[in-house]
Amino acid sequence: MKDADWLDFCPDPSVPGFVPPPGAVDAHCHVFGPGDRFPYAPERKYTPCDAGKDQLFALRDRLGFERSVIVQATCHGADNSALVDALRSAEGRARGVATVRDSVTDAELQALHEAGVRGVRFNFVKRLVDPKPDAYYRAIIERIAPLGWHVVVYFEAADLAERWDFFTSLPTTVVVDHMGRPDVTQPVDGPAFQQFVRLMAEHPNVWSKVSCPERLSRSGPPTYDDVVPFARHLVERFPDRVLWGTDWPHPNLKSHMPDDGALVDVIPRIAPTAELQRKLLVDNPMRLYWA
Ligand SMILES: O=C(O)/C=C(\C=C(/O)C(=O)O)C(=O)O
Repeated sequence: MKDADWLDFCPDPSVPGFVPPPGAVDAHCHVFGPGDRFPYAPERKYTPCDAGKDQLFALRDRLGFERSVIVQATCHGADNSALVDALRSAEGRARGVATVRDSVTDAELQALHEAGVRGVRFNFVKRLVDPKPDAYYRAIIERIAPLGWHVVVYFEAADLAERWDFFTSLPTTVVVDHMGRPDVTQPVDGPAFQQFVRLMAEHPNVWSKVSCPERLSRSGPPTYDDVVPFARHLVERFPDRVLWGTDWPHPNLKSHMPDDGALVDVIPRIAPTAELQRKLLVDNPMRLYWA
C-alpha cells in the first residue's frame, strides 16, 4: 500500500514540443514493482505507487526517447530484481544502475552486468538511506572495479563539504544526481553552487545529471525558470560530462507532480544548441552506458 501522501506520476503527459535527437537517452528513471511481483524493501523509507516497465517504456516512446538508464531506487533496497526484469525486457534499449551491499558476490555482480547494469548507486540523502561508513562504499568500489562500472551518487548540497574528500578519492567515473541538489534561491555564482562547479572543474571524472528541476524549483511548473540557469551553466561549462533524465515516476514529490512532456521542454533552455543537446542526450550517455 503506497504512502497516504504519495503523488502518483502524471497519467497523461503532454507530447513535448521539443523533439529529442535520434538515439536520445532518458538517463535517470526508475521502475517500482509491481509490488506483488517485486516486493518493496523492508528497510525502505517510503512506499511508492507501482510504476512498472511497460509504463516506463510507453513514456519513453511518447517523449521521443530511444533508450533508458534505469536507476535502482531506495524503495527496492539492494533487491535489483525489478530493475533486472525491466532490463531484460528492453531488447538492449536499457542499461541499469544497481544498489548492492558490500556482501554482494562476484556471481551476483556478473549476473547484473550481463543483464545490462553498468554502475552502482550510493544514496547519501539521509531521509532515504541511513548513513554508512566510507569503508562500506570503498569495499563495494573494489568489487565493481573489474567490471568497469561507475558510481552514481545522490546527496544534499549541504553534505558536499563533509563528503568532499570521499567523492574526490573515488577512482571511477562519478555521476552526481540532480546537480547535487543546489539551493536555487542562491545565485549561480554564489559560494554554494560554485563549490559544486569546483568539484567538476577540478575532477574530470565527475559528471552531473542536470535533471529534476521539479525537485529544486521555487518558481515551479511548468517552466521551472529558477533552475534553468544552474543546469545551463553546467551544460555549457562541462558539455561532455552531463546527462539528463525524467526521474519518472518522480518519487517523494510533495508540491506537485510534473508533466513529463513539460520537463522535456526544459531541455532546449538548458542546452540551447543542437550540438549541446546531442552531447547531453546521445553522445554522453552512449559513451558511459553503451560503449
Ligand atoms: O528519484 C530520485 O532521484 C530522487 C529521490 C528518490 C530516490 O533517489 C530513491 O528513492 O532512490 C528523492 O529525492 O526522493
